[in-house]
Amino acid sequence: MDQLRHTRISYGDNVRQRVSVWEPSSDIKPQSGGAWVIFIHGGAWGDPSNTEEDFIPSIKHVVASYDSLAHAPIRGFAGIDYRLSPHPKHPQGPETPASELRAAKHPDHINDVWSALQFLVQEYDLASGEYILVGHSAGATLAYQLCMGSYVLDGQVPPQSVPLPTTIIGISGIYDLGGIDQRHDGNYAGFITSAFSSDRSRWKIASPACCPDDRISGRNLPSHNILAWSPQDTLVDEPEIDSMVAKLKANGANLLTLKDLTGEHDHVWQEGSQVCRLIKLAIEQLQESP
Ligand SMILES: Nc1ccccc1C(=O)C[C@H](N)C(=O)O
Repeated sequence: MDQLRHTRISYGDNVRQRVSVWEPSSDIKPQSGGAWVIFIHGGAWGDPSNTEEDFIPSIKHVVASYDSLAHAPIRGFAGIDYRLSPHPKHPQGPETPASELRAAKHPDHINDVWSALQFLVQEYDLASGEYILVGHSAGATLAYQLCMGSYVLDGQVPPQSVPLPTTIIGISGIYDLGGIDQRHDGNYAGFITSAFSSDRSRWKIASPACCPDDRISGRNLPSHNILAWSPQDTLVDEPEIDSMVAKLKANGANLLTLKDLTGEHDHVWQEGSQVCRLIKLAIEQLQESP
């Protein structure tokens, strides 16, 4: 990490509306071009222990995989944090300042991701090159919600200046809110309701795997998609990845599906080497066909 300079910047008034950027330090001259690699953390839209710094173990592995970042086709790394919904295990008292409140309701989370990307376009010229977007769990939901445009923003139009990612890497993602809750005997309804309200028609609209095909058609999808999942994940089951594979295939997406991750749901980002492998794969794909 000593090859990287870390900056944390706010894009809104809430403490969670922030991005972290890790750029090669100025004594390293990275190749011109190269991709930004951007991470959206998970935590079921409400776990305050997940932050944009969940990306750090994976960044460390990526950096260690190159002799020097000067030889890496990477412009930098960024992690996006976003406003969270209430969590039953982390209640907040009436004295909580507004800036620290976790009271977000869909589409606040996805609006924040758009705002964070807009900020990166303005301040870091994200729009001039390629970017790989990595989402874990609820972060993968958010990544694919970008491809759904205004459909998942209650009709609001996303900022025109923000390009869609060249690649989305969805790791252990939640793609069908009603489906995953049903298969867990309604035990996920608590966190889904906290984030999306109790109106199940809103769950469906927010679910990338349930998106009408004319809203997620090929031209709205990234050039490359990598979906990955670990059979040892006890929180997100195999039908979740299968539902998104089916949606992407039905829409002609260029897709690589990997069900060979190992370890528990959160182990994957906590340890980071498997996320690193996926990022390196995405970089190889971009070098072969941008
Ligand atoms: N990603 C998930 C997927 C499915 C079920 C739960 C989660 C969670 O993240 C739980 C979270 N750690 C929590 O404490 O609420």
